[in-house]
Amino acid sequence: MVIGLTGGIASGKSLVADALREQGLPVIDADVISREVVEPGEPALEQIIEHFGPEILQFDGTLDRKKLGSVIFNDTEKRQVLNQIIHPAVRQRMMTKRDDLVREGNEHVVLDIPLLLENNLNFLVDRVIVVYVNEAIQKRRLVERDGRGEEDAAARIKSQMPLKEKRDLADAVIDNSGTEQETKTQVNELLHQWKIK
Ligand SMILES: CC(C)(COP(=O)(O)OP(=O)(O)OC[C@H]1O[C@@H](n2cnc3c(N)ncnc32)[C@H](O)[C@@H]1O)[C@@H](O)C(=O)NCCC(=O)NCCS
Ligand SMILES: Nc1ncnc2c1ncn2[C@@H]1O[C@H](COP(=O)(O)OP(=O)(O)OP(=O)(O)O)[C@@H](O)[C@H]1O
Repeated sequence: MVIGLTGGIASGKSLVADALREQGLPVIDADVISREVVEPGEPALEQIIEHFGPEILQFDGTLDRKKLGSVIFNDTEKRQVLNQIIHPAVRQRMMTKRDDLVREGNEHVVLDIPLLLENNLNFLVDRVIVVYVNEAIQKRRLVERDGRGEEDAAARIKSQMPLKEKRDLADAVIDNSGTEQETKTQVNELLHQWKIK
């Protein structure tokens, strides 16, 4: 079974991904792959320079993620331009990794994709888990984790489908409003219910 793990920014996907790994399931992380595809020499980085200008690089030639983030989370059109450059490369690499893991004999594989529902990627997976928290908790945890302030956090949250809507599209919802242990317990119960563990 291919399980899609999604949620919103700072809703707790990494926590749930760790819980799934602890249960022996391999997890492919779209955020990690989206960093790989913009490394120096990658075609996606060349395209980013074409569209956003060479000032989007740091002195060492790597992508200035802070600068690009402050552009795309405040401008829908520029975000779409970036998405059109990065997402096909990420999708391609995720599918290759998924196929490798299946070929190696893994019965279940998890794809951790923050924008799975925004980008209609349900066809890549058999079931969807949404990690849910309400917007107040989401914003508080994001501000605390990234330290970029309330305004930045609000812009990032607004750039995604509201978690309330994602919840309605899930096969299973993990509520991450409580303690980390409570969340891990829900994950273990779900794996049991789905007869994976
Ligand atoms: C703009 C970038 C350089 C900012 O980098 P930064 O290190 O600050 O953030 P990071 O990549 O760790 O992403 C953190 C979270 O932001 C959210 N996010 C990232 N990109 C987007 C996007 N295009 N639209 C909506 N939310 C996004 C996701 O929830 C993600 O988990 C980076 O987010 C990026 O390259 N985004 C485009 C690729 C993308 O869509 N990634 C997300 C899933 S593939
Ligand atoms: N149950 C919890 N109780 C308290 N803090 C939590 C809980 N779950 C997650 N956090 C904290 O909230 C922040 C966001 O969690 P996490 O990084 O797992 O979210 P994410 O969905 O993976 O985020 P992103 O989409 O940005 O990668 C982290 O700082 C994490 O330590």
